[in-house]
Amino acid sequence: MNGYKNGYPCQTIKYEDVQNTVKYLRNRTTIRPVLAIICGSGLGGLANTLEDQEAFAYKDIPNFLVSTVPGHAGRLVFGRLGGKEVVCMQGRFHCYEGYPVARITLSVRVMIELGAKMLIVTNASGGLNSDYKVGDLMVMKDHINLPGLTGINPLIGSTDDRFGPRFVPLSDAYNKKYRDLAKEIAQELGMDYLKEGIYVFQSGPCFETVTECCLFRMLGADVTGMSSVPEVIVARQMGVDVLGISLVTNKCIRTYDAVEVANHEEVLETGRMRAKDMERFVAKIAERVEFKG
Ligand SMILES: O=P(O)(O)O[C@@H]1C[C@H](O)[C@@H](CO)O1
Ligand code: HPA
Repeated sequence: MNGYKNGYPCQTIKYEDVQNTVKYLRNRTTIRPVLAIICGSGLGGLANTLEDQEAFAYKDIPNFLVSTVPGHAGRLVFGRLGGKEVVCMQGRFHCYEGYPVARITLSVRVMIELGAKMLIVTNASGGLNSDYKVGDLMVMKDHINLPGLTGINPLIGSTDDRFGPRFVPLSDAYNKKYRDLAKEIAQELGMDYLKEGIYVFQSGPCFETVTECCLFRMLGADVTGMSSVPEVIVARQMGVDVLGISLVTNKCIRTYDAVEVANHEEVLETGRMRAKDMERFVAKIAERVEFKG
């Protein structure tokens, strides 16, 4: 089913398309990833740290979209991190780029069909919790899917059992074992700026109004962002465990007479500032995670 549903762009992802993309990539790389990583705004430097890199521009990969956002390089990078074979999206796709939500998650399905047993999503976010500072990292404990509540969900459309069930539980969306591991590693690395909290997903591309920020905070969210949740939903449908790490790149404006405003440059700048810490952190996580079977 392609076209519009409830006024939103809608596209059903074909299992065969995913398999064709998997085949294309398998024929061109010897890396067999067990871990998939998605780099958020300004956090793509992580992909450059992989050993034995083999990279593909999104524009050359069948069925992939192209990245249109500064800070999202648009490359799928295979390699080794922390002794494990991994695949890394150096840049992601967002709903606000005009892509149907199911379409922006095709790459997640591909990475899982390639063999990934765990997904690490990283993202940039605006801090709502007044205890959070710019440069803090937050392990995602849960999310609020605002667009999902009004019909923007990557699982809307006809279903294919080969991807997993239609009715996906999300009460365990963010794996407790991985959250605990991340906190343990942060402590070992002396990262006293690691928090754990709730991410609220809004479609973007506008930054929030003051009243929206107040509403999100009332709902219990600690940070707000424009991505990750569709990717997490698809990974959970396919039975893959998720760890989410959000970098607080700016503080959300919560007073009506503030002179400063949010902007993408600041987001990228904070990403650059925390790049090395983030790389060290994710590499340690990659080294220490264990997979069954
Ligand atoms: O891809 P992420 O979620 O890290 O990017 C955030 C949300 C918007 O794309 C952008 C706003 O500056 O950064
Ligand atoms: N709001 C939404 N998304 C974001 C923000 C923000 O303040 N910062 C980075 N991504």
